[in-house]
Amino acid sequence: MSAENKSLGPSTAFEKCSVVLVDVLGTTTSINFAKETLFPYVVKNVEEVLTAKWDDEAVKSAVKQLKEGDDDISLEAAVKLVKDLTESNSENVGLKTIQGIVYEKGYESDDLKSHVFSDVPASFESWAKSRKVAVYSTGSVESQKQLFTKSIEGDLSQYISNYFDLSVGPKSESESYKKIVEKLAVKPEEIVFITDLIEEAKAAKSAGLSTALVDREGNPKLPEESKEFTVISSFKEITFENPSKRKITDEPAVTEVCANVKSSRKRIRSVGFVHEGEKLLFPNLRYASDNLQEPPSKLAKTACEKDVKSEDKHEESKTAAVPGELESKDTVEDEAMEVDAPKTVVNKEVTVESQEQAKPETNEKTEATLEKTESSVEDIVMAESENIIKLDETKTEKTEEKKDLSAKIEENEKKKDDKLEIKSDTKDNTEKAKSELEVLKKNSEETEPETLSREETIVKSDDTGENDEAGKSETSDVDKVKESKDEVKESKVEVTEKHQSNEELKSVTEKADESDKNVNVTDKTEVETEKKSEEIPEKKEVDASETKSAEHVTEAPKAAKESKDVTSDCVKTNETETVKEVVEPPNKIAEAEIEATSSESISCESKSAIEEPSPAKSEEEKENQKDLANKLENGDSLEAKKTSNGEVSQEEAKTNGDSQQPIDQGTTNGKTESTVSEVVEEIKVKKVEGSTSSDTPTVSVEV
Ligand SMILES: CSCCC(=O)C(=O)COP(=O)(O)O
Repeated sequence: MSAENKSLGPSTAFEKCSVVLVDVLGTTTSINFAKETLFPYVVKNVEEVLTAKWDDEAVKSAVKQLKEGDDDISLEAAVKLVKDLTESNSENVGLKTIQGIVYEKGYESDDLKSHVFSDVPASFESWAKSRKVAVYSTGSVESQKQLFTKSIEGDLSQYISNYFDLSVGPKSESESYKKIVEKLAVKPEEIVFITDLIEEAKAAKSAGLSTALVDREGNPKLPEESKEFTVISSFKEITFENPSKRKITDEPAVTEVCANVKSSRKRIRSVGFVHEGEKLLFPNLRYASDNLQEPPSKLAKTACEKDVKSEDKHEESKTAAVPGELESKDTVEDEAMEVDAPKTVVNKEVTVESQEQAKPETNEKTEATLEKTESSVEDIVMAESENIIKLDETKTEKTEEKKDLSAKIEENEKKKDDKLEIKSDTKDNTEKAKSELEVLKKNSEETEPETLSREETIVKSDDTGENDEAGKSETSDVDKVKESKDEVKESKVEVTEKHQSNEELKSVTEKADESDKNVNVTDKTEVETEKKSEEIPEKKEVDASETKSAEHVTEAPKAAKESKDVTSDCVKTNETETVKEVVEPPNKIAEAEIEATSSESISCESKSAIEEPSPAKSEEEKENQKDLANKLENGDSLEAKKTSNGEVSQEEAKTNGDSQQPIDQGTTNGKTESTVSEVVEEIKVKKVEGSTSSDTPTVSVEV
């Protein structure tokens, strides 16, 4: 084999071929195997075999064919003739039959193992999956079967469907190939004939077959004219296009991969390894079937890879089938040629036929299944999308409902707060009005002519002008005492205001609590109520800071109460004013009460003195009066005892023994230690003091 012929293209596609028809010697098997093994085996064993089978009809018929025209040939003559023709490599039909009978002895005794090139088994297996593999040889069909059954690569007969020998004619005649075409019932171009002899290739080509010249190791050099043929050095170079793959390659991912295959094929054509008119496409039903059982992406790659690497198909499935290959075995056997395929092959053909009929339906069903699956997936996706949209809508609705609820809650809270405020104010006003009414009632009940007479007495005393000087001095002293008392009254007012303020806060808190219980106020309202409740001690703390004594804090409301009690005993001279103040805010009401109390304090003291005389204390009271008179005479007034910063020491106040405590105690600089209760108590003392003078109930009268 020349180097020129060895440098062949990477692969050759026979896209339309459904049958691979192969020669034996020089194609599947080494020529040397025949020269060195088979033919010597015949020479050596022909005598024994013919002697043993001389009477067999098959032997008699073959012997007759050894020498035309000589019907009576002896055993010895026949043996010598067989040996001579074998050594001359005669293609005598009788000789090929007798050689086959001798080979049989050798294969059955395992004295013979046929040679096949290493690429033959895989190629046979691969081709047999999608098309027929047939043999056309000079050797008898029986010898062909024995050779492929007893090969060094194992039993390859399983891949072979048809055997043709010289019964169909010489291999160098085109008529022989036409007979094979008829027997295979396929179009001539659907058969690719692979041989090592250019004469055989020309005959096959003349019959319309596709051909390929094979340049094997040990073959004679191919002639120059062999360049007109596809020349291969291995069966691996034979590839087949998968028609159904083109359908799959309609998908983009597949097209890209297979484009490489096509470009490779074009390159082969461009270098002239493939000749026009010799290219045949093989329908690759195996790929079609396999591809439909796998995902498209994977199938595409697999299909293309298999096309390019046809040599790797040895391990693939053995269920091959080729359209148009449904020719029955009987049809082949009608010919004189020995085409007996092994039982396994026959069975395979039957199986192949069934598969051939079933495959289109399977493809359609699979495609339909795929379409259904795709539609199902689309339906699922649509359903999921709809569900997502519905969920979004539901969320939106819930969000809006939440907003509405929040707005309603806020409105309700505002309404509750407003109600609480209104109720608080209403209750405050109501209570105050009640207290004022009580005061008015008491005033109206307790108003007596005596009080008025006393005041009238005072007024008359002033108006008469009697004792002017004494009267003046007395008047100044009285004014001072009045001022002091007024200041004490103002202190009472402050204490009362504080007390009332605390009371108001308490009432507000209580109302808030009641409102909480009745109205089921929200947490926010409860918090506000708690805050209001907490404001009370804070308020007390403020009062305490003003009085600078914890004791004062606890006594302040008490003192205020006592002060108020005193006030309630007083006569209200201006009922109109009091009633008028009822409708005013609480603080003003308190002020009005204190004002009224202050203006009437003298009368109150006078009244107390008149109504509650205390003779037992007359002596002590007289002394107190004297001390007071002395103090007044000495100008030892409280005003004079005030320090530069306006404060009056507690010691001085006690030393004086005067009930008139500084009005600004606890309010100037915080150093005053007297309590409001003490002030009130001393006021009471003054009342007692006032009782000593029944005719002149005021302090001025005492003096
Ligand atoms: C296949 S029988 C043994 C080989 C043989 O005898 C022979 O004549 C093969 O010739 P082929 O035409 O197959 O080259």
